[in-house]
Amino acid sequence: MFSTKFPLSGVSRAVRMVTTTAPEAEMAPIEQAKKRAAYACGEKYVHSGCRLGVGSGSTVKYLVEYLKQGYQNGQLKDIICVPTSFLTKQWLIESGLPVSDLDSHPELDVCIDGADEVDGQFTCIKGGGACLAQEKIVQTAAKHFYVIADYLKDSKHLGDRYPAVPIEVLPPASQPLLLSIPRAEGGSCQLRQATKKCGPVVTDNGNFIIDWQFEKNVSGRDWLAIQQRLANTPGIVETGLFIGCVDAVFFAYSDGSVKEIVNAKKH
Ligand SMILES: O=C[C@H](O)[C@H](O)[C@H](O)COP(=O)(O)O
Repeated sequence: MFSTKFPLSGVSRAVRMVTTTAPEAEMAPIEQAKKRAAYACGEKYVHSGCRLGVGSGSTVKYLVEYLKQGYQNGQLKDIICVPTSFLTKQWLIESGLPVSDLDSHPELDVCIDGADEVDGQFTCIKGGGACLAQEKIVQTAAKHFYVIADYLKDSKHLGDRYPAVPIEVLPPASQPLLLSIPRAEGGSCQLRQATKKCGPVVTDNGNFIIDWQFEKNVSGRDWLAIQQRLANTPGIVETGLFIGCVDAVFFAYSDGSVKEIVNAKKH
């Protein structure tokens, strides 16, 4: 394991090679990478007694697998799991893990979640699976936030890997917002459509998702200002932009390596 620090556009990052005991299995390289990232992060940051926010998505499924094993073999005792989506809650219940919510545990030690893209400044796009609002609430309740991701999510600038920012909106506001967001911010917007239901995707909170396809190659874009403008817009519940909250990202690569990229600004 080694550690280096270097500045990247004013962001201080420490890169650590990490090892993981994730069991080898016959699976596609991308799945293996998701599993390695999840296990490596769990091994380092989940301990007995931990109050843990559990994110959503296909990478988090491997985290739940890791938690289940640790809980069953007694290595992880007295953990509390607060899910960020309906599906994650089901996975936790099926795994026999202790499930709670923010009513009972309004403060968490750690939140671990996947992402659709993470840029060089630790800014994330999330919500590819329409779970962003509860994810951000749970993340905000946690002292530390760790992202687990495969190599396809590792980018320099947002948009290099994922084409849009998902935005959760109240249904009556969706049609005006489809017009007003591009007018204010450029790009284009689409109401996300369901695949096995007529009509739009409905989130766990009963809302719709607008995918804002922002213009690429805009230099010096101020994502924080964009987030603030969008969050102040009536009808917008939350965006999939996660800014300034990541403690570290665990990126797993196709060659089997895992890197923990630590946000030195948060340490
Ligand atoms: O809405 C979904 C969440 O934000 C996920 O964490 C994100 O889409 C990454 O999911 P996956 O691990 O399946 O790529």
